[in-house]
Amino acid sequence: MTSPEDAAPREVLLEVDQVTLRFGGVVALDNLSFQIYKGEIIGLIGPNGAGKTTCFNAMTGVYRPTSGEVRFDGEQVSGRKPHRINRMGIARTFQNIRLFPEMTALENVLVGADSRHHTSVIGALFRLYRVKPKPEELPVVDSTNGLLRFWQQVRRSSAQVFGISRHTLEERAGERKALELLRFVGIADRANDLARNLPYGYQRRLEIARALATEPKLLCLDEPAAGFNPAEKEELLDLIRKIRDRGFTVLLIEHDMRLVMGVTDRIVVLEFGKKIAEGSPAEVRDNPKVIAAYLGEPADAA
Ligand SMILES: Nc1ncnc2c1ncn2[C@@H]1O[C@H](COP(=O)(O)OP(=O)(O)OP(=O)(O)O)[C@@H](O)[C@H]1O
Repeated sequence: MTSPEDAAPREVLLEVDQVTLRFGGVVALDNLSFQIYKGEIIGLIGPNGAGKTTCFNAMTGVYRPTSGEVRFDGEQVSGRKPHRINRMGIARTFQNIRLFPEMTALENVLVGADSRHHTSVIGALFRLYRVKPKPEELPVVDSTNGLLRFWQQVRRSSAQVFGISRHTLEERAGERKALELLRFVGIADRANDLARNLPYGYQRRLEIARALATEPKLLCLDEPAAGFNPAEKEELLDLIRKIRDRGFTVLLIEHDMRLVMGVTDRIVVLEFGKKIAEGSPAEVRDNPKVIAAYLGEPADAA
């Protein structure tokens, strides 16, 4: 729709369709329309108060548009509860980090992964559903201590004979996945530390890992580089690219123009709740309206 070089049809993942959102007299979003395509990294930028966070909130169910609608994967999002929207495949991080401070990094990610578990509460309580485990799911026998090794052997044999409950298998798979995600975002060395004790940069990465644990189709990052130094920002850029290369679609709200320009495929620019530009980073950077919005100058002076 915007980049002339895009000849191949792209699959729309999310559509913001003529969304207006008012807070009393304030028009935070004004007849806003844009699309997010599968597999892209799209940036949503604009000066302070432009409506970026409100747009995020309309997409993730925090606010219901006054008019217009948001569609995700062909289904209407507007009006659904945030956890339902999360289940549809939209995950987000927050401008102000929101972790469970008294849980470990691993546990924080497990909370995200939990939303994907399938066993019922009753099944989990009674651990009724026992299934034959695959060889790699059997308890390991690796201790060099004779007594401990014997115990491990007993557990392994019992799992072979009686099977393992589906719930336990899911728990173990969840833990493996959570650890792998911590490794992916680069903080596995602190997996067992309480979230509140992690350095700031780790906490930001942990938020991303937790969002990824819900296996989203769209990951929305709200100013993920806030408070980062240039080296940390550079590392974050690499991480965002890695996330896209894994097949996720990424929406990025960011104040740091350099960061946005360096990582996005396409950018939507808001000012006073309206879309004033949309296109590749180069197109947006050279757009007089964008320059004016950021510099506070009239468009024809840029
Ligand atoms: N809950 C609310 N109640 C009333 N007005 C609000 C509310 N949330 C946002 N606004 C107003 O809506 C407009 C858009 O705000 P929003 O936070 O979405 O902008 P933003 O682009 O995310 O800004 P920033 O970059 O400063 O985070 C602003 O005028 C803001 O004051």
